[in-house]
Amino acid sequence: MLAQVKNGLIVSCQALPDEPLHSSFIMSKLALAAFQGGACGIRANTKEDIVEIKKEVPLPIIGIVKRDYQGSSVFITATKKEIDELIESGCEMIAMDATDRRRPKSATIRDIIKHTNRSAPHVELMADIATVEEAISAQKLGFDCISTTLHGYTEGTNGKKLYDDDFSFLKKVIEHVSIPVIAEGNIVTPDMYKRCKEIGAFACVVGGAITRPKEITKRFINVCG
Ligand SMILES: CC(=O)N[C@H](C=O)[C@@H](O)[C@H](O)[C@H](O)COP(=O)(O)O
Repeated sequence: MLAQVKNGLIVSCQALPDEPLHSSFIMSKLALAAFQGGACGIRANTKEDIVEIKKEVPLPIIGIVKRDYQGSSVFITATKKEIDELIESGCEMIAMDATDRRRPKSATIRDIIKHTNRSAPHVELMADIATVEEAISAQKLGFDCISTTLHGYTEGTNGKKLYDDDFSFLKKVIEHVSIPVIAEGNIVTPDMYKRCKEIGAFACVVGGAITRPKEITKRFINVCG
């Protein structure tokens, strides 16, 4: 998948149960629109959505399963259960939380990677990280690439945005690892997308600014009602 998405735009097509567009059918149509618009890959949540999207577009998919567990704040592909669902979905790449937070069910990131490599050696692995240290650890653990999507969404990075200080976090991550770094999180304008590419992101994932119309509407309303 990495070779296919190099320098391109990956569109994240996700809607959780409490979001207005929650529907595998709708996600497949958003993916079709993204494909027709020139996207080179899709990021999607749940086996059901991925199966529907695969019927509609020929693009490689980064699969995740978001699931909340009691006692852990890790929610993106947290355990082997989610990995097995994603392998069944046929996605080309699996993204998982690779932060230093405790996982549910005493799962460890090492075990999860080993399990995935054994069950589906052809599937590439993306590490969703929030800090530079986590990116360095992810590279050591053997991940194929890094995504910055959790920067700003963990206890230690809460409120930070990827674009702060002209994407200084993205720059630091790129400086500290040699595996591909995919910029993801709060890229909301074409200019921001362009800047991430100038800085050296291997590819970019854009979600809400393309596929969450409620967020897009709010952005207009927040400017002047
Ligand atoms: C933190 C978290 O849960 N991120 C998720 C990861 O899959 C998605 O909800 C985001 O939409 C995706 O990362 C793209 O980001 P943005 O929608 O900001 O362009």
